[in-house]
Amino acid sequence: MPLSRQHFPSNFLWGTATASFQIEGAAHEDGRLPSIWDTFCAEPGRISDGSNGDVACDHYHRWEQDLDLIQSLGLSAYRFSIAWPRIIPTGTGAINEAGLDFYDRLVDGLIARGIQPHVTLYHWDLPQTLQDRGGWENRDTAYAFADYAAVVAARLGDRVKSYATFNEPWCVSILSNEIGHHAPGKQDRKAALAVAHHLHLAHGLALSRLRALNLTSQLGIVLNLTPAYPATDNEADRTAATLADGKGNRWFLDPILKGQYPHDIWEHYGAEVLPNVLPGDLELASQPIDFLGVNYYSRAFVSAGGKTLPEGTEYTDMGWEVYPEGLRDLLVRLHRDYQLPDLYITENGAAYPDVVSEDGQVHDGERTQYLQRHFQSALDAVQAGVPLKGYFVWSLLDNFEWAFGYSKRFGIVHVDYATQKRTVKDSALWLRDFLRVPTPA
Ligand SMILES: N=[N+]=NCCCCNC(=O)[C@@H]1[C@H]2[C@H](O)[C@@H](O)[C@H](O)[C@@H](CO)[C@@H]12
Repeated sequence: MPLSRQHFPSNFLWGTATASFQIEGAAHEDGRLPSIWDTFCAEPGRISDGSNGDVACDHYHRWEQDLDLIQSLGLSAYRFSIAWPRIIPTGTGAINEAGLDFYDRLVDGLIARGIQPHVTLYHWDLPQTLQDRGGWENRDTAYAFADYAAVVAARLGDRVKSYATFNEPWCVSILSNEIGHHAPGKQDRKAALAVAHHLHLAHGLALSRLRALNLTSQLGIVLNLTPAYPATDNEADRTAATLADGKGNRWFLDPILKGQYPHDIWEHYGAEVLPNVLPGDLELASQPIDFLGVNYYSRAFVSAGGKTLPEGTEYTDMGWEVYPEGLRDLLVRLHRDYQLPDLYITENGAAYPDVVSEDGQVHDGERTQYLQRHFQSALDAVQAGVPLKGYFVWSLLDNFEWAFGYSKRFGIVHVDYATQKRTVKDSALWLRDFLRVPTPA
C-alpha cells in the first residue's frame, strides 16, 4: 500500500510554514519600521537578485486568500512568524497596536478555517534600532526580546497552539555573524558565539515570561539540525564529522536540553572567542520546553580530504543533497542522546526551478518525490519510537529566500511576483490527496 496518512498516528499534525519577512511585504505600512533584513537588502551585493522584502508575496494584504489556500489543501496547522518591527517598531518601548491587530485577525482567520495557529516569535527580522545598539551581541537585546514576546502572547493568548521563541539560532548566530551570508553580514566568530549565547538567554527569559501567563499553548524552540556523515571511516573524517555535528547541532541542542555547552567544542573554540556566560544563564536557557521544532533539509557529507559525493547524487536547486534517510537518522539520534519533549518537523521542503506550464499548472514532480520520501523517513522515525507529533512543509508559498531573493522557489504554491497570482503546484495537489483520508465505510 503506497504511503498514506493512515500509516501515521491519527493525531499526527500536518501543516505548512512561512515567515514574516519572506511573505508579508507592506514593509512601510501600519507603523512597521525597518528590520536588519531591510537594511541588509539595501547593501549592494548582499542579495543575489538585488531584491528586498518591500512587497514579497503581499501576504499582508492577501492573507485571507492565502489562508483559504491552506484550508483547501486540508492542512490542519499553519506555522508563521510575528514581525517584531510591527509590534514594537523601535525594539523597545512603544507598542504598535496596528501590528498586533494584523496578527490578531490572522489568528482568528485561521481558527475560523479550522487551522491551528503555530507562532514563531523571531524568524530573523530584528528591529534595526536594536542592531544600532549592538543587536544580539548586546545582552540587553535578550531582555528586549522577552518584553516583546510577552506583549505578543498577552494579545494572542492560547488561541495560538504553540509559541516557538526562535527559528534556527544557528542561522541567526553563525550564518549571520561568522559566515556572513545573512543579516547583519558580519564575519566574526567571537561576535557569532556571543549572539548564540544571548539567543539561548533570550529563549530562557521569554519562556519564563510566557509561563507566567499560564497559557495552554505549547512553548518551545525551532532548531535547524544537519546530521554529519564522515565520507569514509577513517579517523580524520570521523573527527571532522564530530566537529561539524558539535558546531552545527550540539552547540544549540545542549544549552537548551542539557543546560551546558558541549565540552569538546568549548575547548575547540578557545578562550578568545568564547561567550561570557553569567551564573544562571544556562539554567534559564534549559528550562523545560513542551516541544522541540526540527528544521531538516539535508545532511552534511564531511570529508577531511576533500572527497565529494558520487556521480548521480540528487540535489535541490539550493545545491543541497536530497537525503531523506538523514531525517530518520537525525530523529533517532535525538531520541537516543537527549531527554526529548514532543518533536515536530517544523520545516522540510525543497527548492526547484518551477515554471507555470502551457496548461497553467506547475508540474513539480521532483518536489512531490522529495516530500514523499521525507514523509516515509518521518514515519520510519515514528515507528522507531521517536515522539514525533507533526510535520510542516516549507513552504506554503514561493517567497523571499533570504540571500537568494526570489530566485529560489520553495513553495507548494507558485507565486507570480509580477501579478501576485497564486498557482497550486502539483505537489500541493498530491499533498491534498495524501491528506484526504477516506472516511471509514
Ligand atoms: N551556508 N549554509 N547553509 C545552509 C543553511 C541551512 C539552514 N537554512 C535553513 O534551514 C533555512 C530555513 C529558514 O527557516 C527558512 O526561512 C528558509 O527559507 C529555509 C530555506 O532556506 C530554511
